[in-house]
Amino acid sequence: MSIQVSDITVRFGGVTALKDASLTLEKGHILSIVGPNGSGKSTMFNAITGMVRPTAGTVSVDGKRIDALPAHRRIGLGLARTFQTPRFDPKVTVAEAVMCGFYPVHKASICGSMFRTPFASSEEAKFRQRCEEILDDLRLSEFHQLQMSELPMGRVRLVEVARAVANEPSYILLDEPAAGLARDEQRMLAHEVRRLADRGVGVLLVEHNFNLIRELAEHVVVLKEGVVLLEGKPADIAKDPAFIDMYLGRAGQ
Ligand SMILES: Nc1ncnc2c1ncn2[C@@H]1O[C@H](COP(=O)(O)OP(=O)(O)OP(=O)(O)O)[C@@H](O)[C@H]1O
Repeated sequence: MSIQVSDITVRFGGVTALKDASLTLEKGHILSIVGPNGSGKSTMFNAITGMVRPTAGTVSVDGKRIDALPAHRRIGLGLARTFQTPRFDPKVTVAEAVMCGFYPVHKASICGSMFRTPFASSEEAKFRQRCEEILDDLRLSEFHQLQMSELPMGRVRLVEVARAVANEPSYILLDEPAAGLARDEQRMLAHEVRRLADRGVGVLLVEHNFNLIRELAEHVVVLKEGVVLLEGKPADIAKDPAFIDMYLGRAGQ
């Protein structure tokens, strides 16, 4: 069971954001994508989640081609993601923001919810209970009644992770989740990401913090100018001269 990206190319006008790029994310594993700004990391996320269409190549989930499916159908197949810049209505509370994560998979009809049928009410009670558990796991319980605008950015990122987790995804794509987090928040996030993988969720992580990558990821894909430059275990990547050169800005010299 895996997400399989095979030889995708994505172009924006004259810019080639990805060129023949491939990766495989197995369920229960953590794969990290690294690369300098503009190397195509977010485009890879967008191609998997359906926000951009590759001009060539294929994307499959558990053996099923998904590259022609719209984004909302991919959520139904068990994909969830976070964004580099979380987007929330500033007026919603933390609990409401997480509750939003349940709705793409909820089974009750709109009429059932409006008229509060027993099925819709018991489903909502289940969501509330699960929401409390998720907030507790991410140590957000004490903030649950605060409006999103009242939270510091580090916590906003954790709420975004909580919302993505609410959907009980099979695969979760985290776009720089640790940016702006204090060290203890990073530790909590790392713990939660590890727990997700231990429960069988496949985690795709875009992250600049290589210490966090070393701690979490089993496999790293290095992108440079839209091309997969290297891939392997974090410890091997960290020693690779091409990787070191790229990060010291000497690549290609
Ligand atoms: N919607 C778009 N329209 C035009 N060009 C785009 C678009 N999205 C991305 N690009 C270009 O594609 C290339 C890859 O961008 P992408 O955002 O995927 O890189 P990234 O590795 O995620 O960068 P960063 O680390 O800065 O987020 C860049 O040259 C970027 O300018």
